[in-house]
Amino acid sequence: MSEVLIATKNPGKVKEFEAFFAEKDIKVRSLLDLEEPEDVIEDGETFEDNAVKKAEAIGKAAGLPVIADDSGLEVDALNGAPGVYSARYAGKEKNDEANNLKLLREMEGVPPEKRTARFVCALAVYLPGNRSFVLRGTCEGLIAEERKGEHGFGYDPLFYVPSSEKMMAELTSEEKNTLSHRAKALQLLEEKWDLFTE
Ligand SMILES: O=P(O)(O)OP(=O)(O)OP(=O)(O)OC[C@H]1O[C@@H](n2cnc3c(O)ncnc32)[C@H](O)[C@@H]1O
Ligand SMILES: [Mg+2]
Repeated sequence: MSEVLIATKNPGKVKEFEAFFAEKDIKVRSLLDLEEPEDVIEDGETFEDNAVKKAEAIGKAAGLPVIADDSGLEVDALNGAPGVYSARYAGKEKNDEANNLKLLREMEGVPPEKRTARFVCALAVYLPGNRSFVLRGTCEGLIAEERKGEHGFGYDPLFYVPSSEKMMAELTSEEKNTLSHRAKALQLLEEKWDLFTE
């Protein structure tokens, strides 16, 4: 396999997939490269449902192997919110800045020991003629009281990674790609790699 289509329009995700597949000499394309990609409505109740929905809709239309990523942040003090609504937490239009500010507001007054959270990534793989499969990676951390760091995307400036003693947005992309929820799901995918490339 020399090329894989990632069913995402998120440039931050695309960069992370490119880093993973570059090592395997596989070229990454995404919906950002297509002229009129199908718009898939993400109305599933779980990350897995949405990931499979994206992978199958795009994969069937393209007739190609496709990987889709549905991911987000689960905050314990908010009963798991924003969860599957992470991309549009502060409103319909995707806006990382507004989402971060809303999260800070919702977490006002929550003491440090109750600020536990995790990033979750469900990766669905669609192979033409086969059933899809889906894998999950998670990364545990804490929601900080202010934003810090310039790297990454989404909620990275508010997500403290205890093992690194840094915010996710302070890590280099190489560091993030060793420990993130997406990296962990990709490690599981690597274990299934033979199935994928057969
Ligand atoms: O659906 P696609 O086109 O892939 O792009 P999206 O941005 O809408 O992606 P999701 O539907 O999976 O929503 C995930 C949201 O969760 C957040 N998120 C996911 N992974 C993240 C990461 O590694 N770092 C920070 N925030 C992340 C971010 O706000 C994303 O917009
Ligand atoms: Mg989305």
